[in-house]
Amino acid sequence: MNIAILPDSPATAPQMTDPLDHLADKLFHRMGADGVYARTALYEGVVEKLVALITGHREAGTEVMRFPPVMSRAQLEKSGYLKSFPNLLGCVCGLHGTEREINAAVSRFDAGGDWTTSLSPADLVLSPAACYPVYPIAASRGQLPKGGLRFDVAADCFRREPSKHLDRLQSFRMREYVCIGTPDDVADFRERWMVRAQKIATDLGLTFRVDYASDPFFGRVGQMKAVSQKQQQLKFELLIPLRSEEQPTACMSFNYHREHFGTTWGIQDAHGEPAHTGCVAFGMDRLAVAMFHTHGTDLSAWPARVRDVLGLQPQAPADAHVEGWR
Ligand SMILES: Nc1ncnc2c1ncn2[C@@H]1O[C@H](COP(=O)(O)OP(=O)(O)OP(=O)(O)O)[C@@H](O)[C@H]1O
Ligand SMILES: [Zn+2]
Repeated sequence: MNIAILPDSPATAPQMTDPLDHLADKLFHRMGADGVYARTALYEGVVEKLVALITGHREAGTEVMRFPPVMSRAQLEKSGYLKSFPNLLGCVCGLHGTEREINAAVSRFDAGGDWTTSLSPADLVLSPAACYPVYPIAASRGQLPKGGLRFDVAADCFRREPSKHLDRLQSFRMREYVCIGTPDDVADFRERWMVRAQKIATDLGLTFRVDYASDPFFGRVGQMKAVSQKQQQLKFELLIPLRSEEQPTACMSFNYHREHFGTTWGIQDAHGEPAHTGCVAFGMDRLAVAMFHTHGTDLSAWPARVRDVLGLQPQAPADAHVEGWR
């Protein structure tokens, strides 16, 4: 039989798809903007199990705080965010004028015009990382005790980096353990968490490697900051090859900020020196996507030891007639 092979026309050429795209329909509902998704029960169930797993590894003496998705603009400015990532920041704005001015903006919209020209910035930004609000709170408590302080924080985070890739969201959840103390306190903390995090990833059946990394600093000066950050090994990432081995996805990061936040907020360690800080950040949405990419979207087919680690109900044997098994 002869089969005619036609050259690809734009209409028939295969669409370049991303390796994660096949997960979209099972995990998310589109919400009309790239990188912003409603989550299905299947997806959210796994996020909840991952949250519980990470909680189970919390060190004794760690104080828990949960933050809203917004934080003080003044605090973020003071933290130096605009010097490093101004391009990623989302700022809350509103219609702050008189009744007349606000009505005029709405009327402009009703007439098909642009109401947004009347917006002005509020005193809030969308939190770009979970740990920023914890440093001023720690500072308000005075000099650190011996051994420093440890916190467990989480927030819905926003970064203005729209993408069609399911592992690069604009709105995503970040969980962090934070240490504030002497350089040794922070170094030990980061060491411990780099070991523990790899155990968590192994238990989850994920393929990964840990490598030193840099933050996506903005602009040309930013490139120099990134080189220096790598040279000083201030940031490590746990990378999972979701898309390819060459371009793996950072699902956790282990960060050492040196005395940056200690100096900024006037936090003194037990010796009266500026406190050093570090954090381990878990990208909860990236971890969940990694789980589905690795093990598939049928939870009942996930390896038994992974289901066990996550506390998913054991599978009923095919011939079991035990009521209540799910
Ligand atoms: N756009 C995003 N979508 C989903 N998760 C993210 C995103 N940006 C960061 N994260 C998660 O939050 C964690 C902590 O953030 P961190 O600032 O260390 O990431 P990052 O170095 O900026 O990541 P990347 O280099 O991929 O942009 C990351 O390890 C990742 O798991
Ligand atoms: Zn942090």
